[in-house]
Amino acid sequence: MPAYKRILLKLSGEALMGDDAFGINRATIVRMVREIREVTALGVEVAVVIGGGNIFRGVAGGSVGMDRATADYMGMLATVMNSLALADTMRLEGMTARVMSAISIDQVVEPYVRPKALQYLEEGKVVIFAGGTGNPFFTTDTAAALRGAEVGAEIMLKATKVDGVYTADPKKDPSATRYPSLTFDEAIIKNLAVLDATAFALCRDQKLPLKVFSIVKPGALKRVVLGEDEGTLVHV
Ligand SMILES: Nc1ncnc2c1ncn2[C@@H]1O[C@H](COP(=O)(O)OP(=O)(O)OP(=O)(O)O)[C@@H](O)[C@H]1O
Ligand SMILES: O=c1ccn([C@@H]2O[C@H](COP(=O)(O)O)[C@@H](O)[C@H]2O)c(=O)[nH]1
Repeated sequence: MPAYKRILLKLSGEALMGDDAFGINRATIVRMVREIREVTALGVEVAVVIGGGNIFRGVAGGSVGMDRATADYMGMLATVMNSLALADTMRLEGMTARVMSAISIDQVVEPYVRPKALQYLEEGKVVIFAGGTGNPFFTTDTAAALRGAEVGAEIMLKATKVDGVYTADPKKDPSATRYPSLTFDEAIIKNLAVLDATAFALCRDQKLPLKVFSIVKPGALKRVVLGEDEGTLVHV
């Protein structure tokens, strides 16, 4: 029995690379999609936001002298590419997905219209929100919190390369330990960078709980959805 009726799943763009240096690794995206399919088969309504870190991040452009807003628009376009790849992989795996973008590219993808997104979710279609928030200086974590709150998701699930929230970045500090749970205020005060502060604050203010877990660990998404002990819960 799933613990949630509707979820907002934030998928790491960077994790899409698998063992490659850039872009979308075929086996990795297929594996991610099959994990999502298992959850939809439980009757859970799934909305997805996918990052763009496997292609481009605005901060990288900014650091080499690019105009930051321009670089951020490039990052948002990267999330559109990942969203299209994800929806197409879902199609190949027998699922029905709709991509809705926060930035208009009408020939390629339909625009984000909230009532339409709600309709798709009620029909059991997976909705993939592309283009982040549509604004520079934000991240797809914030887009996920925003869309999660808008569509009334019961929880935001951040599927990333680490298996939870740690006392410090575990990729840089091997002595860091994992929290089983913590509050949004603790995460913000301690500056825990697994999510940006804007996203943490939006989840907190909208009372949208957050679970951080590993996208690399097989079956972790299903265990989270079944309410089993997996990852780190961040709550009000
Ligand atoms: N306190 C912390 N606990 C856990 N991870 C942390 C912490 N601080 C920093 N991190 C880092 O945050 C990363 C996850 O967030 P990040 O936004 O960089 O990636 P993502 O969301 O998975 O990728 P993308 O932006 O491409 O979607 C982890 O891989 C980890 O190295
Ligand atoms: O609302 C948003 C969302 C994203 N961006 C830009 O896109 C890239 C990729 O997103 P990640 O969350 O880092 O995966 C991000 O670095 C920003 O440059 C944005 O500007 N606004």
